[in-house]
Amino acid sequence: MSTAIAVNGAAGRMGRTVIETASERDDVEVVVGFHATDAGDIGGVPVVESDGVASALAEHDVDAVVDFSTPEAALGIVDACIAADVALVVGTTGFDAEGFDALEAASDEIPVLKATNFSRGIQVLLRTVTEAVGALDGYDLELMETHHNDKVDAPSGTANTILETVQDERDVEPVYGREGHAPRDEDEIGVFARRAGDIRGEHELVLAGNDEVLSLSHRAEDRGVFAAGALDAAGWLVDRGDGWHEFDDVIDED
Ligand SMILES: NC(=O)C1=CN([C@@H]2O[C@H](COP(=O)(O)OP(=O)(O)OC[C@H]3O[C@@H](n4cnc5c(N)ncnc54)[C@H](OP(=O)(O)O)[C@@H]3O)[C@@H](O)[C@H]2O)C=CC1
Ligand SMILES: O=C(O)C1=N[C@H](C(=O)O)C[C@H](O)C1
Repeated sequence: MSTAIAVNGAAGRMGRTVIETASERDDVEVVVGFHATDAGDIGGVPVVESDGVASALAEHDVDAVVDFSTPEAALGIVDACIAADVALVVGTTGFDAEGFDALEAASDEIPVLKATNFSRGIQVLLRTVTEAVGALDGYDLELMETHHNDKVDAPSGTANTILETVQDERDVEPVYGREGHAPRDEDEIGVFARRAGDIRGEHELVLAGNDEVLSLSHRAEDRGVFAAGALDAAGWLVDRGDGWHEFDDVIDED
C-alpha cells in the first residue's frame, strides 16, 4: 500500500520536485498540496490554500506531510497535523530557536522527522566529519557552502548541521565571512556562504594541518535527490511512533 503524502510549499522549487519525484514511484502518492494562496493544480495534484490544511488532511486521508516551505509556513501547519494525527517530515531550513522548540514540542504528539539535508551522501559526510575531526586534532577547520541565488537563509541548514557535528567533537567558535585585519585563532572555524546561479547545493569542510589538507565535500546535482530522501523518510516515518526521528535512522534501515 502506498503512503498518502501532502506537500506543504507545493508551488516552490522543492515542492514541485517532490510531486514530480513521487509521480515516478509506487510506494508514495502525493494526494494534496498546500500553498499560501490558491495554486490550482500542480502535476495533477490539487493544491489548496493554507487555511484549508486541516480539512484537506482529513478529506484526502493523508498519512504524512512533507514540508519544504518557510519556517513560518511549516509552523503554521503543525496544529493541523497534530489534530489529524499525521506524521510530519520537515525539510525547511532557517528556523530560529523558538521555531525549533515548537517542532520538538509537536513530536510529543505526532512522529516528526526534520533534516536539513535529505541527500544520503550528506548523511555519510556527517559521519565522516565526526571521524575526521575526532582523529585530526589541531587541524584548522574551514566550512564553505554554495547555493542558488534565490536561497534566503545563510549559512545553509546543512552547513549549520556540519558545524554542530564539528562542535560535538571539538570546541570551535564559528567566524562568519572574515573581513579586514582578521588573524586566525586556532579555536575558530571560518564559515562562508556563496550564492550564484542555480547551484543545487555544495558543501565542503577543509581540515588542514601537518603539511596536508583533507577536503570533505558534497555536491547535489539535482533537487530530486532531496525529494527522494524526503519521500523515503515519509514512508519510514508513518510506521514509527510519536517522537523526534532522524534521517540517519532511515538510511540505516535500508
Ligand atoms: N532538507 C533538504 O534536503 C532541503 C531543504 N530545502 C529547504 O526547503 C525550503 C524550501 O526551498 P525551495 O523549495 O527552494 O524554496 P521556494 O521558495 O522555491 O519554495 C517555498 C514555497 O513555500 C511557499 N509558501 C510560502 N508561504 C506558504 C504557506 N503559508 N503555505 C504553503 N506554502 C507557502 C512559497 O510561496 P511564495 O513563493 O508564493 O511565497 C514557495 O512557493 C528552504 O528552507 C530550503 O532551504 C531545500 C532543498 C533541500
Ligand atoms: O535551499 C536549498 O536549495 C537547499 N537547502 C538546504 C540547506 O539549507 O542546507 C539543503 C540543500 O543544500 C539545498
